[in-house]
Amino acid sequence: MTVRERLKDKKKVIVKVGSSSLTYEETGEINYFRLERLIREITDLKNMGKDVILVTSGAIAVGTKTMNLPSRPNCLEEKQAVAAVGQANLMMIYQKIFSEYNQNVAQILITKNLIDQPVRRQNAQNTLNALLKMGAIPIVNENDTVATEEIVYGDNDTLSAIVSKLVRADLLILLSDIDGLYEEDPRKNNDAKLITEVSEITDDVQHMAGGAGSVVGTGGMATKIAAAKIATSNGIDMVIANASVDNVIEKIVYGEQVGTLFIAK
Ligand SMILES: Nc1ncnc2c1ncn2[C@@H]1O[C@H](COP(=O)(O)OP(=O)(O)O)[C@@H](O)[C@H]1O
Ligand SMILES: N[C@@H](CCC(=O)OP(=O)(O)O)C(=O)O
Repeated sequence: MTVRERLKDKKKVIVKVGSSSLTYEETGEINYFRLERLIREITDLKNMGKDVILVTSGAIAVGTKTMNLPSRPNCLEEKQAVAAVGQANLMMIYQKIFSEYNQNVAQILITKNLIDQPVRRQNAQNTLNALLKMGAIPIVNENDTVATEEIVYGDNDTLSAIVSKLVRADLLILLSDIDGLYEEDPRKNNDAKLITEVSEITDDVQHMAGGAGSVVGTGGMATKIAAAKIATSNGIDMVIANASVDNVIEKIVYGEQVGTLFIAK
């Protein structure tokens, strides 16, 4: 069995979607085509008998539009404020569309540092496991009101790896606006080549990863590599793929060669 083929047997799957995949780069408005396809694919994973958790960014991007601001705010408290508006909006949209597919969703707002706090960690773990047992789809984001560190570094990628570790997931999928890890940021070098498989996160791999590529994205490839380190060292395979590829999630869980696969240790 090839490493890709073993992705067919994954039972607990975490899907993380970045702000750049949920909004149009030109206007900052919500990309409903993308969102609807994502929701349909996640529902299908559940229908296949898998447990799924969605980690979503986009609160700041959506809140910026809702409040009619010309651009993403620079100051921290304004970012937190628009995140609070955008988070409510995002959940309303997720709930509406998921309900069309008869799915119940739950909002989970957590912070990365919960990993160092045994009681909070246990509570988060219990809640997530109970939701999966009930058949609901947990939708996770950072609690931007209390966790300023995350907004500054924009690190929902690491958060999704922490969630994967927390629930002992089998597979983490990071959906972005890029096909995967390239030898160099393709926005800077058109000729950069896509890497399809990474079995060891060496210094060379880390040096390939640059920052965010769009105005709404934060963290770029660097935080995705940080996520891959957490996931793979905890026995979780991770794939970075482009959210704009048709049926991208289905392709990944059927073992097709899409994106970059980081192989679990
Ligand atoms: N080596 C690399 N390979 C691919 N993308 C890279 C690389 N280095 C930097 N990037 C940038 O990372 C971006 C994706 O990260 P980010 O903007 O944070 O998106 P998201 O909102 O999906 O988290 C890409 O658009 C790309 O410009
Ligand atoms: N909690 C923030 C997360 C920001 C963030 O990590 O963004 P991204 O790089 O698009 O995953 C939000 O929802 O806007």
